[in-house]
Amino acid sequence: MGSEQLGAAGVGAAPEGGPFFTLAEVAKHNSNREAWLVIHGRVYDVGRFLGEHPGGEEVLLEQAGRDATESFEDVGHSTDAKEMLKEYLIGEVHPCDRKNEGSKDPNTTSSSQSSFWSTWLIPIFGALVIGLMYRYYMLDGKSS
Ligand code: HEM
Repeated sequence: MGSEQLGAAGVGAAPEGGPFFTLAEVAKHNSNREAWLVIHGRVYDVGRFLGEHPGGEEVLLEQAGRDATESFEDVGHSTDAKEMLKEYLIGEVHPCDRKNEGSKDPNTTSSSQSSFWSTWLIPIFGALVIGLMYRYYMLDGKSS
């Protein structure tokens, strides 16, 4: 499964824009031999790591075929562990599926920022219009 090639390429083998996998494809690989998981939008084949994982193979198999970002982060893995991830990297989650991942993605910060502005700008603008109309009618009433 191209793992030899990745091994030879070494630690810097992050395939930028590399092979993309849909979440459905990842989900198919949840057996003892081929356990794929998604961490931070990247796809890892941890099949050959199962027996070596200090946290045991069970937890990995539990997450196999799924997005394991939350469980991986919850454990508070060391920087060494995060470095090790690169050895098992096989590709990235297809951009179409990444949107579905939703709220955890840093991309959503910009959209939540824009919704922040729309939720505040609309009432502020409305208040301004009401204020101006009020002034206009009050002055109008006084002058006549
Ligand atoms: C390719 C992915 C992973 C790698 C490379 C990895 C690596 C490691 C390493 C090196 C450790 C030793 C402690 C440390 O250095 O932080 C560890 C511990 C552990 N890992 Fe993972 N891990 C992976 C995925 C996961 C996942 C998905 C879970 C899901 C719950 C998990 C749960 C644990 C647990 C429970 C421990 C034991 C923590 C402890 O004894 O304090 N790991 N892992």
